Amino acid sequence: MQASLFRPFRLALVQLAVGPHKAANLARARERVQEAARHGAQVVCLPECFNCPYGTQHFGEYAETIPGETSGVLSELAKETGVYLIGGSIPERDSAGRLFNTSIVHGPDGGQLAVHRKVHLFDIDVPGKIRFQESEVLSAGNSVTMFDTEYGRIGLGICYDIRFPELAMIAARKGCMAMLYPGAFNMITGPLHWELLQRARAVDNQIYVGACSPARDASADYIAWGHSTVVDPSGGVIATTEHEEAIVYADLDPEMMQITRASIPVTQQRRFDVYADVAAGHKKRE
Ligand SMILES: NC(=O)CCC(=O)C(=O)O
Repeated sequence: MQASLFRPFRLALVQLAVGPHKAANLARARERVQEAARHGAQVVCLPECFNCPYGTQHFGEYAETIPGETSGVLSELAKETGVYLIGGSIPERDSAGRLFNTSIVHGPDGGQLAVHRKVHLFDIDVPGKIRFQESEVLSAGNSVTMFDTEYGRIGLGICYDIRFPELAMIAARKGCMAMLYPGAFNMITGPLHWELLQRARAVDNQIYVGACSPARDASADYIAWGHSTVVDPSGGVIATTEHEEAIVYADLDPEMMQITRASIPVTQQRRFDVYADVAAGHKKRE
């Protein structure tokens, strides 16, 4: 499938300072999204867990249904500012009481365009450094998420999802010109892998990649790495920041993607006859 290419747009990643007060987080997100729109952003992304602190001990307390308070605020804000708004992520509670880490996307008319439930839960154990088990409280989503804008098709993952090249590869093959990842890497894996993974997903697929972190709060239980970043289809970092609250802007141009794909034509050279089924031999999870 050909990429759905339309026209250039300005992306803003809002590296938001997030604290324990939901109302304050929502109010701050509103101000920053308004600021990004005033600076010409047409697509705006908030970070993972933008309305509450990130941590398994917090998800239940802050969880909401969709529709709910936060999705209502996001819808109004998208409409008021006329942007496509990727609402970072929030802890979601479904009708069966299960919790998810969920991103909601609204269009400039305030309508809900997509909902992505984090597919790969952040379960790691690096001895002596970091242990985190989202699966102790969260359930995983089951789908590849994409949405269409007048600028082009965009794919969506949440944080740990970026470690799995398959999601981005499928989205790119279905015509996405960018993958966006609200995320909150930490002080151990952030310096090691945050930028590397974004550049890898970009260069693998010759698409834009943006990853949006909360600002760092050194007093939090989980300290976010920050460094929200945008990478272009050739793998180059075109916009980034340090760890304080900031808005990262980047102009995404579909022509840059076409030029990259024409110069190094891997999208035309894939050998699906050789690797027709990458899942062959994989044991299904219990
Ligand atoms: N919130 C997350 O999914 C964190 C992912 C992370 O830090 C990683 O190393 O992967």
